[in-house]
Amino acid sequence: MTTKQKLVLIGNGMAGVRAIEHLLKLAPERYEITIFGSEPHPNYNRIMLSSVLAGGASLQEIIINDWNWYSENDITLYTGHTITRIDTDRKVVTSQQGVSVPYDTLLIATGSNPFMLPLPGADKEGVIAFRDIKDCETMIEAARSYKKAVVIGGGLLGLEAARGLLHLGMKVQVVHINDYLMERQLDETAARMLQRELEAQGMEFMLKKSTTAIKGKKRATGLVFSDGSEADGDLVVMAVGIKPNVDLARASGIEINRGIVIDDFMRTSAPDVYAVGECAEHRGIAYGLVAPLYEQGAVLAKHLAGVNTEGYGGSVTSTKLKVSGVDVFSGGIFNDGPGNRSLKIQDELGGTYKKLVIKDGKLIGAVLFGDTSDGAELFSMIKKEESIEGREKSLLLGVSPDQLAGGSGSGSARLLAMADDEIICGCNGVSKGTIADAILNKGCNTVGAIKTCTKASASCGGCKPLVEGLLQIYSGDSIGEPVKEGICGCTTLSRDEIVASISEMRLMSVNEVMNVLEWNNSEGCSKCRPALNYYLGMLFPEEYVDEKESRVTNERFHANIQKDGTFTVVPRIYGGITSPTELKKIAEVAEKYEVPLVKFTGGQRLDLMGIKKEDLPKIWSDLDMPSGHAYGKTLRTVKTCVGNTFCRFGTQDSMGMGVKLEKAFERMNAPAKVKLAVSGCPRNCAEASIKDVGVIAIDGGWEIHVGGNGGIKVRATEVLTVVKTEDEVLEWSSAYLQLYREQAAWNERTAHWMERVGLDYVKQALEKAEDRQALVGRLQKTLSLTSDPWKEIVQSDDLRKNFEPLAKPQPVNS
Ligand SMILES: Cc1cc2nc3c(=O)[nH]c(=O)nc-3n(C[C@H](O)[C@H](O)[C@H](O)COP(=O)(O)OP(=O)(O)OC[C@H]3O[C@@H](n4cnc5c(N)ncnc54)[C@H](O)[C@@H]3O)c2cc1C
Ligand SMILES: NC(=O)c1ccc[n+]([C@@H]2O[C@H](COP(=O)([O-])OP(=O)(O)OC[C@H]3O[C@@H](n4cnc5c(N)ncnc54)[C@H](O)[C@@H]3O)[C@@H](O)[C@H]2O)c1
Ligand code: SF4
Ligand code: FES
Repeated sequence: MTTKQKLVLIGNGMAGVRAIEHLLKLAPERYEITIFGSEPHPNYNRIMLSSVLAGGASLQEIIINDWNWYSENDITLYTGHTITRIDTDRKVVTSQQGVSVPYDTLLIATGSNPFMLPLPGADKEGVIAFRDIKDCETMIEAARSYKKAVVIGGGLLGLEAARGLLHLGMKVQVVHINDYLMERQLDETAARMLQRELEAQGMEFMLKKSTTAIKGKKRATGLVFSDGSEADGDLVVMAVGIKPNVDLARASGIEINRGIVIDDFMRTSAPDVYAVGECAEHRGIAYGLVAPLYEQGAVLAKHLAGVNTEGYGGSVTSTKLKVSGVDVFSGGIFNDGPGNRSLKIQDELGGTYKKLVIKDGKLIGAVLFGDTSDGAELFSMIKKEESIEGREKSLLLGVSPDQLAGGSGSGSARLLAMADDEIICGCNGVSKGTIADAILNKGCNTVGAIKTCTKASASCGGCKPLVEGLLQIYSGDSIGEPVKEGICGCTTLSRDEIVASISEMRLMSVNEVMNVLEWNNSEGCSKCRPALNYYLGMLFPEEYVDEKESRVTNERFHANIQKDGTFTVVPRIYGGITSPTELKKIAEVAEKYEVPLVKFTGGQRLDLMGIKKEDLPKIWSDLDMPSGHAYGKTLRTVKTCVGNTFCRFGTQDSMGMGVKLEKAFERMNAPAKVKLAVSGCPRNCAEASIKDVGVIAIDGGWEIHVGGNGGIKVRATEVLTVVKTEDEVLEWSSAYLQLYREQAAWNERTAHWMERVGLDYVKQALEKAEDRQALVGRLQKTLSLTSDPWKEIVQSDDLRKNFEPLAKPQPVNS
């Protein structure tokens, strides 16, 4: 047995522990790990302290790795232990509390210390920084007894602290030395817009003020400035920058500049001693944001695991202020300088501003205010140093989502157009491709699941809208959890309350529902809009006009979107029974449009895959077949076995029954997709017992099975009833499906709905013939109002426009 090497980490913070997490994945058995941390907590998300202060998260919620994580990974953890000595000759570290531990490899990740202005009175009670849980608790406590706070520093930290204190009910003044805010991240125009927005939220500003003293006896009561003016405050928060925490390394003889000097593999000047995070200085830069620190950690982990790596080459950074109601983004070099050219666009009325800084045809920086949806895309261009010549103007103006997305009204088309390797989550370095893979191949269908699987959105949360956007695009028809209680954060009403209100008040549009039922967010979100659109259509099939912009991507394009942004075409083949003529037609279309892949689906249909969006209408026109609705929350397929027509075991005509069912329910939309199957005898070759409705022939009749599912969680059907004739099969399955349409929550498959309401409830609801007839009548009415989407698109110039390729951007000087 090989003995493990001893690895000691000093600093139980974000950068060091992230490096350990990586290392554990790459070489779980290589090191015996010991971690020392001055703070008494397990590793937590320092970034989220701003959210804790602003009431958006609890302290418990910001723990990244709880106590169990350390024991599960055999890590010895010393919390509340500050290392005061590193003996680099004997290779031993010693804590202030007297614990000495030898190391083979030492990792220093001691972070930064807040810069405390050396002002007279800085040692008074009530003068604090904002760096850790203790500071956060101190502020929360102070807000209980005191009413006025002054924050020194109008940078990211100062503004986030001020926003939190406002939330806690304090009157807050921000004192800033410069004449506009966040000058390290913003240009003056954006900073002025930001100031106005924050003033509207109740923050007060004192600009161009240099503090000379802190007033008060034992406790601070305010500030005195160099011009003789003063500000009152019983709590003084200093947020004027940070300095790398290097005292320990310096005392140990390790080379220091501003930070601990490291090379591309995070090696310090001492043998086997590495440094990572804010305490380190790489090529002259000590970073103060997590994204570069996590990049360092990833390289270091590879190096320590013996995995080949090119080394860390430095990072371009971007920032986003985490203040609710304010969208600010800044990336790269944002100030005008020699050789730089900047393009700006400002909408005073709409409160938006965009500035692009260009050098040698490349985008080198950007500032966004009011609408930061382009941030990830622009930042990716900055990092890749790609030429944007000829595209400047379109980048500045942004491409209209409608132009791109067929009236989506969202940024989904732009997200779709992003390359797979573009970074969506800056903090955690997670690319679009990784997130798409998690959604498409790893069953992640909520933001929470994506967070667990990829870490995207696990830090500052700034990328959450983009992650939601990708979820919306790639989950196609399976987005999110079934919508039950409260639907989403936009309302506290339950699904049943919403449906009842819509019905009683005869609300007729998504916006009307959101207005009348007092949605918290007037725009709604990707969860509630499609749900409301469905409920309205279900309740008022005749009056309600479907809102395309409230539908998920697949339903807007009437095709299934694939990982690479192409689509699929699945013509309807009733009961899975086709003919040589139909097959020839499909083959000809596949050849004509050079369809990369033709595949049989699990539901016995032919899938033409890899279709460009602009070819979809032409293909459907050439095919001249009904849509198979393989993309929507609709009836998908009715799978059949050959039945008694050919099979010696068959007792009934399963193919004929399947065709009848498919013709009866085609174009039926529902809370979630619906799949049927018909088997000609209990041998059940069509696998009817894992379908939403499964019909299985028996001697002299049919068993109707319901609530099955063959997906992630397999569920066998339950027998609803046994009938004799094909007409009865149609009646019972129609009544059952309409009951489900009317009562299930949006996104709830029949299997989940059945689990919730129970078979007895369903049996009871369908027991009486008149109840069944009423349900059948309502379903038939709805179905009589539907038409084939592709027939409509092929015939309408307007609708076809949605599928046209993107307009070419205009060159700037044209
Ligand atoms: C309120 C707030 C909000 C922020 N928001 C963002 C944001 O939105 N986006 C962003 O990118 N960044 C943000 N940051 C910055 C980000 O939190 C830091 O860049 C990051 O935490 C640095 O990680 P680190 O591991 O280098 O240092 P830290 O997370 O500070 O960890 C260092 C740890 O080492 C411990 N330590 C120090 N000396 C010793 C010793 N001698 N012995 C034992 N332990 C020791 C410290 O107690 C500390 O726990 C924010 C910071 C704050 C304070
Ligand atoms: N959203 C985010 O990304 C975020 C949020 C909080 C903190 N952070 C990070 O935490 C670290 C600390 O943040 P920060 O805002 O303290 O640092 P900072 O350096 O970004 O900003 C400090 C600000 O204080 C001002 N200042 C300096 N001396 C002053 C004085 N005497 N009086 C008044 N103002 C003065 C400066 O002009 C500057 O704008 C940074 O690395 C920052 O990137 C990031
Ligand atoms: S289910 Fe029965 S009838 Fe249908 S193919 Fe299988 S054995 Fe034949
Ligand atoms: S960008 Fe910060 S968590 Fe994704």
